[in-house]
Amino acid sequence: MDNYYLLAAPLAVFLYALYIKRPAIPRNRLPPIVHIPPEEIFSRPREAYGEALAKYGPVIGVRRKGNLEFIVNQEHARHVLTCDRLFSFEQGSAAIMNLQPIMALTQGSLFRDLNDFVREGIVNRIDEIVHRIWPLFQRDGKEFVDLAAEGLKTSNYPSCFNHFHNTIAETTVILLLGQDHVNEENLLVIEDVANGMAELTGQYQNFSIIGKYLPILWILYTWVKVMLITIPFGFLRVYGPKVWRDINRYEDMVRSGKLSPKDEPAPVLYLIVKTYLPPDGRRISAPRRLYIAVLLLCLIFAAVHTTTVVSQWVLCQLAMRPEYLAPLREELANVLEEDETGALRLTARSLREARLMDSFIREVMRLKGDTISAMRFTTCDVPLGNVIIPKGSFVTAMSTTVHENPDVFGEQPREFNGFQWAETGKEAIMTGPAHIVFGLGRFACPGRVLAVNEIKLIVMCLIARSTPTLLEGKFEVADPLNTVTQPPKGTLIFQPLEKPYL
Ligand code: HEM
Repeated sequence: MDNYYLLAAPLAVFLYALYIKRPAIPRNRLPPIVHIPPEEIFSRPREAYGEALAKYGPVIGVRRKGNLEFIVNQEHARHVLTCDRLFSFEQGSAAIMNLQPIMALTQGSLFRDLNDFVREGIVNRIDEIVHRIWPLFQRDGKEFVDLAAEGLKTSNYPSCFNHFHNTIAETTVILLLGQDHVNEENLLVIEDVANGMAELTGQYQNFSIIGKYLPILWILYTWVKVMLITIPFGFLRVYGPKVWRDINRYEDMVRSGKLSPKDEPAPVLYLIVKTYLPPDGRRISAPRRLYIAVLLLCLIFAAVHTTTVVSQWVLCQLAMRPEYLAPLREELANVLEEDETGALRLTARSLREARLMDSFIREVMRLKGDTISAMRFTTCDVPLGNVIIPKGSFVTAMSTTVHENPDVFGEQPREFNGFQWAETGKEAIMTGPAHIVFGLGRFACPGRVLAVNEIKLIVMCLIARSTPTLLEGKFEVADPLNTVTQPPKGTLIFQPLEKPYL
């Protein structure tokens, strides 16, 4: 063979690979990889993971939906969720929600931007927002109890989930885009988008055989369906032209320099335009406008679905525990305020003062059985206790071990004590090492203030007018692996009060 030099290039690549190869983690330092059969993971995750953690130690590796995930118990949960340098929120969340292509296109800024816009555009204005959205909840609460009364006569009970999914969809459109985007067709598209994004991010994956056992095929299918059909032919077709015109209008407003802060338009879209307006007088570019559409889609998904789901958990628990109704109604009567016409209403202050309701919501969230929710991704080989988790691994905290930790919650950690948080002053929005429903750390859910206020509005508007019960006195957990975005399965029935509070 004359052409020895042809071997030089592959040899050089091989030697370079050897040179940069990381030293391997000794086998005895890797976390134990535990085989849990998929049926166990999908049907009884809390027990299956819980038993494996108890048997093999605080960090285990388990394969699920084609990925190897490292699960940690309460000992390491805080470190994993808060140390973003070692455990990346952005990479973990993008991967678990099948959003890597969007992250790649946005150079990783997606979650930070979402966080900033929610904080600035929603959380900082929560009092004014509650004032603006109250009439919607008042209207829909009344409408729903009237429908429920009709349902009692025919045994055709209206869906509480669907009704308030619409209310939250409408609220979200108003907050993000403004009142003039609200009409029936637009709201239907928001529902579709929220459901489509839920599909895209794997929320229904556990219900599908393909989703469970051929996850790649499922991801491909949902991407094509949502990204090529629902979003372009739904969201972009219906909202696109008007949002485009709104962006132009808002650009002109910002440039005119004539608006005082109090006259600025309230929608979050205005804030986004203000942030991205090029300083050199050009219009916001088309790719940037597309990115704005992505931000809006993510916010719609984050804001609509989960909040409605949690409101249903709260109502189901309340229906199962009627002894909580009297003190909650007494509190409701105390916190109602009168508006300028003398009509009773709930304000941001009323909601803040509704401590028993707040505590009840926190307790429902703690005990609803979340298993795997907040995901992280290791940025290097990370020592954790006696083991080392390799770089590039998914790591998540097992929420049940955190929320039912006997060291924190005593001998009976699963005992429901709905008003305990009112005594300790821990509000439903407060995250902590023993409360990770909204995640933890720098990336903990920025929308939780809005979410808890909306849940209170739904529940308080309903119990002010009716008593919730459950058909056959029970509900079931629809998807035990996903209690965050799947409502409980059960039929809520509402018996109107003779003397409503509102
Ligand atoms: C009860 C309702 C909600 C629950 C249970 C919930 C839960 C969560 C969780 C667990 C995370 C991940 C945090 C982590 O990994 O540490 C998250 C992130 C996020 N949530 Fe929520 N959320 C809710 C409502 C909302 C609402 C109403 C909004 C918007 C107004 C929102 C916006 C977001 C955003 C933008 C992120 C990404 C985090 C970031 O960019 O920093 N969420 N949420």
